[in-house]
Amino acid sequence: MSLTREHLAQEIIDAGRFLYGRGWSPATSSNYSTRLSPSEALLTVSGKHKGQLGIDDVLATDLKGNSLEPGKKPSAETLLHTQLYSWRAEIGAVLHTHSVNATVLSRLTPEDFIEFEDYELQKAFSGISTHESRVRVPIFDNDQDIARLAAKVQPWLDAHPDCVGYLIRGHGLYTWGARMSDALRQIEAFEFLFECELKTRSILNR
Ligand SMILES: CSCCC(=O)C(=O)COP(=O)(O)O
Ligand SMILES: [Zn+2]
Repeated sequence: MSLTREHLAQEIIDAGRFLYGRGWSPATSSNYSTRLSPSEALLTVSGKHKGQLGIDDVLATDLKGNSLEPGKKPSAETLLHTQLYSWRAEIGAVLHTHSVNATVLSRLTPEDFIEFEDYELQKAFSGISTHESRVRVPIFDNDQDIARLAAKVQPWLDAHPDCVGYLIRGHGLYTWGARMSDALRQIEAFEFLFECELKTRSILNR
């Protein structure tokens, strides 16, 4: 059964309240979306306070990132959402957050990825059923040109169909799921793992 636009909009509003409340979407940062149809997404309007979203703070776009609602400006990062919906038909929700831990960890890491291994919580990611797995999270350098950034992300996605999320250096996290609840679970898992990684690095001084 497909969800109504009203229900999907409410999922975005609720996600914003939760993510802002956890401190992962401060100062109008972040953007969220759900799939509206095979060829359309419902996405946050640019520049809104994500803890105070209302029913008018979302809009429909096509999968090229064009607004389907004149007068409403879609997120500056719309293309990073729509490329994911085009990439995998089963993706139903995409979340982008700006937590302190994602920002610091991505800045501290000179490599173009981080890898999680032997954490039980890796099983919170879709497709992972054991701690004996490796979750590689690519880190892309930040870029104000979102089309150029999306063009750098696409080859990674194509080469890694099991990718569960990625970081943009000094900027934030993108993750997704079949439903909003799946994307939210992955955000929580990432945040837990980022914190473990930072604590481990500070104890080991690396
Ligand atoms: C103040 S955060 C800068 C823009 C950004 O990175 C972001 O996530 C929010 O952009 P949007 O256009 O979606 O509001
Ligand atoms: Zn952002």
